[in-house]
Amino acid sequence: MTKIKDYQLFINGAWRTSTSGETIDIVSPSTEEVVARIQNGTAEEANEALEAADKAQKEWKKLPARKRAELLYKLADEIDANNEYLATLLTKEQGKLLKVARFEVSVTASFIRYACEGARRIEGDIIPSDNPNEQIWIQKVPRGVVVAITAWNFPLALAGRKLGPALVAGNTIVIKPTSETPLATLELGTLANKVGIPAGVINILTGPGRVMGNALVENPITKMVTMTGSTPVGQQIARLAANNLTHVQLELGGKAPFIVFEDADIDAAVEAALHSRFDNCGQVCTCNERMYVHEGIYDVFMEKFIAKVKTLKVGDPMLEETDMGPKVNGSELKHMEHLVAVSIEEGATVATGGKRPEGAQFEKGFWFEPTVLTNVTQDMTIVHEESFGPILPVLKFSSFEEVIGYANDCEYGLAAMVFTNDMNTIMKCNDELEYGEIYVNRGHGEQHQGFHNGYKLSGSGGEDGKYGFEQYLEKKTFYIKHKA
Ligand SMILES: NC(=O)C1=CN([C@@H]2O[C@H](COP(=O)(O)OP(=O)(O)OC[C@H]3O[C@@H](n4cnc5c(N)ncnc54)[C@H](OP(=O)(O)O)[C@@H]3O)[C@@H](O)[C@H]2O)C=CC1
Ligand SMILES: O=C(O)[C@@H](O)[C@@H]1OC[C@H](O)[C@H]1O
Repeated sequence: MTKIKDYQLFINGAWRTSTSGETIDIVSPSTEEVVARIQNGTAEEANEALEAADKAQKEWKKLPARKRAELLYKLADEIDANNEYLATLLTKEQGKLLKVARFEVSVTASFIRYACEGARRIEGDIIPSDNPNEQIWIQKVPRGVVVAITAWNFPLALAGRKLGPALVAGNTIVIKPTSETPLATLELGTLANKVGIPAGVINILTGPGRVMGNALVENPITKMVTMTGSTPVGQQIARLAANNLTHVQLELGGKAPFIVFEDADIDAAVEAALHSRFDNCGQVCTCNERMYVHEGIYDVFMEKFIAKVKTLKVGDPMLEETDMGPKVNGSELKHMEHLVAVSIEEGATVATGGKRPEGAQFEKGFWFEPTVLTNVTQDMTIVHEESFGPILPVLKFSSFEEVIGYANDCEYGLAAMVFTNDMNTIMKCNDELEYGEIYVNRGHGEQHQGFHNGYKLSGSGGEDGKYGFEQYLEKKTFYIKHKA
């Protein structure tokens, strides 16, 4: 029996237990065994961390951005040096394939390095005034203390995606990871101390979002909240942050359409559709949540696609040969079962999957088969409600106008995927799809230099790239009049 590690709160460069005296068990999605315990932090500890971050930020912002970046490059190097350890922890706590966890760890370091590259590009403006002997300077300055609240699907990458730009810009940060998968994120505290990031610049607190998260969001010390998670929680955060008019950046839910036009490269579309739905057990915000296939190629496409889905090997995420691990927890598994039941009631057919896999190795853990639903109509629940799991409803379409109408008939607007070789169709999709991120002739997967931006209920503000970096800066306008 492996020893269960007790994690603590990371405040002002030191580890400590919570005054609540309570802990939260972290359970393996593969075995349902307790793999670690975290502190159930209190609102008072939220305030303590914010005060430490506020104090540290006064000195941190005085460092040249290049010096801040030098420390963060070292942090990125330490993350890479600990890839196997951190990846194994991610697999233990989230159930993602070890090979995907290794990718997540390297992406975390890469997010931070990308932010460091911006250290010498924090540029302002000098503008001539209408008044004689006067200049106008618009400077980019750090906001102060940033609160980062992260989701459970790529917890370490989401933390790196936020702490990188926040700190390079001269802010300090308090990270509140999800209570589902906080372990790899907590390890950042140890690495931060190791590379000499000053105490208070990075703080990591654990505890239920409705207590710890609320306390961090509503505190006037907090000058920005960057949150990745569900739309309802994002809306709650925005409402609470409004009390102090705190700047909020939200990356929320999605229901990405995957559209296969009649002239598409079918084999390429099949491969992309498979990975864009089932990678990470369908737990990616830009996943192929609903697929529209032109009626002219539907039979050929679906024969190839279903055959591929049936080859997916569900099992132990630590094993190289596994294609899909478990859902992250029991309530997510119940949500999968519920969505399939509702879909069947509404008239859909289960073409493959639809239930927990059979076999002794699946008796414990939150397992669900890769599932494809056919005979689906646009009005069905599964076409509108995010599954965030391995369930793919497939619909036929006959015209461009019809499928664009279906795709935009959605309260979300994060990502969309389109397969066609016709430039006219591509340009019309670009014009008419109401999504912040459109992938053409490839599956999902953002790049740091892009802009991960959700329309409608998928978010507000956007992150990544130069526009995401800008979110972590405030502007200060300076009018300077001098003697003639
Ligand atoms: N757009 C994007 O880039 C991404 C979007 N997502 C979305 O995230 C969702 C799945 O992630 P999940 O973690 O379940 O999302 P949740 O919204 O349930 O939780 C996200 C974070 O918010 C915290 N939280 C919960 N309630 C509050 C509150 N009242 N105040 C402050 N913080 C709070 C949670 O803490 P705790 O866990 O302790 O409750 C967690 O850290 C899906 O909808 C998915 O689409 C996921 C990844 C990326
Ligand atoms: O958050 C998500 O689901 C995606 O943005 C995911 O997170 C980090 C990876 O780089 C993205 O694929």
